Amino acid sequence: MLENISREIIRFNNVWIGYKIPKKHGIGYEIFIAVKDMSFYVNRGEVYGLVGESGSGKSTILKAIIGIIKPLKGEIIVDNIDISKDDPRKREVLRKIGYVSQDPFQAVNPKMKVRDIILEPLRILKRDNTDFSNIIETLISLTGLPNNVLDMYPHELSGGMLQRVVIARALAAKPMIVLLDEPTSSLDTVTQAQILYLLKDLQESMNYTYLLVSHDLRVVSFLANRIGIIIRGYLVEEGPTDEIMEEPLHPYTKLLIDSSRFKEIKEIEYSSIGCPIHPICPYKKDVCEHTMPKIIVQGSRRIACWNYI
Ligand SMILES: Nc1ncnc2c1ncn2[C@@H]1O[C@H](COP(=O)(O)OP(=O)(O)OP(=O)(O)O)[C@@H](O)[C@H]1O
Repeated sequence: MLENISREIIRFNNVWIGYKIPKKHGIGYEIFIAVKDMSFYVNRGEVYGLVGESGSGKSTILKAIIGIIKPLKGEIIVDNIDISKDDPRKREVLRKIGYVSQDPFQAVNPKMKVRDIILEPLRILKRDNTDFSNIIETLISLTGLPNNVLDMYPHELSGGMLQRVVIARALAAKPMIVLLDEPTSSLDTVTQAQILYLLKDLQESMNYTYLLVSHDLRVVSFLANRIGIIIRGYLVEEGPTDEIMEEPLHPYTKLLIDSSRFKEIKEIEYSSIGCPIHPICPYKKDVCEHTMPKIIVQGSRRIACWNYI
């Protein structure tokens, strides 16, 4: 247990996250649950990937980690602090998180030069005007950009170049973890591959910890050593990437793998496939009245019974 505490950078324990939305017909609000009973952890030095279709709750999970949304229930432990609670140490912890979002043009101030964009987190961290020139030049060369980019504005760069700048900024404050929110989805295929290799090289050479979310299983399986699959806010399968890719257990994971390989896709007919965890799963299709999936642990794999779907 003690070993887990020191190795883990992030842990979600049965987290529920909801949004207040206006009622469809009538006055008042209701809560739309976007993330349901979510549990996972990210160890130091690993890449954990969450895959799910649009609207499955991936960005909501990241927003909760950086403290934009508070969960309704559950614990979000970041660097041993429960950031879902009011804790004076929370701000310090959140400063140690790097963030790379989907669209680099939305992520930066268009009026700032690249040098100042990368400088921003360093200034906040150190709270003084130390000369950071060397650090900035090292970061820019790490991300494979020439030095003259530092004096340019975002509109003078391509999407791929600007995403490299955003990555440099995310790494500037020596983060304990970098959150990658669909980091390549706004880029063309060639640039996408270049950025993925850059992220992989940086992770392997500097031992960075990433939490990556994407709808694209190919992107996640390329970078992550462990994968979690989400459907409508539920984590339905989790395990080491190679095991999941070789032997997916949940039908939705099979569907994702087939579609990523451009195989013919057939709608999942859950009632016609026997749940492999039936022998130990109490929620059998015909008799199940539960709305929550039963999670079964099999070695390093976790899989949800799909009778609830
Ligand atoms: N501010 C909000 N208010 C109400 N509902 C929201 C809000 N933000 C997200 N949602 C809803 O929560 C669910 C999860 O959204 P989220 O953005 O986390 O999904 P996602 O998996 O990141 O999707 P995408 O890949 O399209 O970004 C969706 O149904 C979405 O409509």
